[in-house]
Amino acid sequence: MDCAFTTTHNAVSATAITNFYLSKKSSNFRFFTVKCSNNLSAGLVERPWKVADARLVLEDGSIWKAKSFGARGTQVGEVVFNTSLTGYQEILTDPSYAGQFVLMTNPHIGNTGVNFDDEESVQCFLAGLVIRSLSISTSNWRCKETLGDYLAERNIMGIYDVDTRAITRRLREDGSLIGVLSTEDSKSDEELLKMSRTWDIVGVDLISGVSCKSPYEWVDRTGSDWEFNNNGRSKETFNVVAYDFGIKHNILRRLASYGCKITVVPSTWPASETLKMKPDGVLFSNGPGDPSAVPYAVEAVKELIGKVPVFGICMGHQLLGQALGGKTFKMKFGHHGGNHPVRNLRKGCVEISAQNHNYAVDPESLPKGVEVTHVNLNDGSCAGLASSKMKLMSLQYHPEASPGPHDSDTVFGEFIQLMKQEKVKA
Ligand SMILES: NC(=O)CC[C@H](N)C(=O)O
Repeated sequence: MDCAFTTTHNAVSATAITNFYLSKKSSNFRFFTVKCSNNLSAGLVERPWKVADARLVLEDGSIWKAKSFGARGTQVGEVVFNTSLTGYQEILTDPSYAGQFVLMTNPHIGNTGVNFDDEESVQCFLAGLVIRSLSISTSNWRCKETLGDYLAERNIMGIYDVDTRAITRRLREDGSLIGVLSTEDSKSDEELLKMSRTWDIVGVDLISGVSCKSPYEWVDRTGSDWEFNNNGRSKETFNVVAYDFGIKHNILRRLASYGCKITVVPSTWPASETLKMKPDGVLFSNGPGDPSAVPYAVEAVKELIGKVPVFGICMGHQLLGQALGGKTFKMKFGHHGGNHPVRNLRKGCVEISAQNHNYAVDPESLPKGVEVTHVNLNDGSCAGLASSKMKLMSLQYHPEASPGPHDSDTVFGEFIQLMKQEKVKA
């Protein structure tokens, strides 16, 4: 079995490897693999840390040399770090990452390749991917393609061999930073730095670039392996209108599995049209960017509150907060990952959750009668809202997971129950 040095430190002694490198300085020697039999026979494959061919220039003036994979060119975006251990493909296809570079803190990425089943939308909307180590082989029975080929086909830039831990520490200390990723030697560092300092993500409507253009029906359900609880299920069918602010497919799949008949509508769909469709409930989806940049969406939410049961997820939760008269604010570096502890204040339990957001609702700004139902235990920020009088509920995080833990799946059952109560009253 051939093993790459990066993943088989234990196969040969570190000293032997170091000595081996010190003795090999010839220019045509580019990489080496070792036979696990302790025999240091060298193959001629690419050295993972060979000369950098990409730069990530951050707005704080730091320059990070790296190796390029996927698409080439120059791209600007906001750098955020994601602490998920698995699920890079679902992260790449989460439309909420539009305008952002996702830096994975898990150092080894690409080892399961990509497949046709794990897509969360029809496109990759993110600005690019930043990783420590790109797996040199893929090993998964569902794998159809390598991560590098997948990104190149979708024109998404990626870099590896960059110190993701150092960048993450910087982001935690200084907050999210704008960066420019470039493989173009013709562009000077100063040019890239200027680009990063003149671009902004705050106040930009990113939803209009990711939402569907016309309504469509959704029928797909999740597979049987998702059927681990029946909490809140009902034999009835509920008609749900889902606002697509950049909706993740697993929200739709989970709603369908819970018995919803779903019509997905564009972000600009008028509330009056939604009411004409006589839905049992309305879902406001996740979506990219600044909730204050989409007043048209806040207006639609405002017009629907109180008239029909509503459920907001992530961006949908933030828009609900604003529609109620509350304020949203930009967090220092946000929450991105599959390991965020949340206290469910109603049940008194802790749920480990999947999160992806840079903005949050200020609970102090909300009117009386709106209950904070969930709190993020890492920083005490508001993670969920409800008002039975106004028939609304929302979560700042991702109960549909994909990727992430399934602890909060039962919230879909709570939405079913909210719709059911209204049906009984009618
Ligand atoms: N996942 C989302 O819906 C993200 C919400 C919003 N764009 C934020 O960054 O806070």
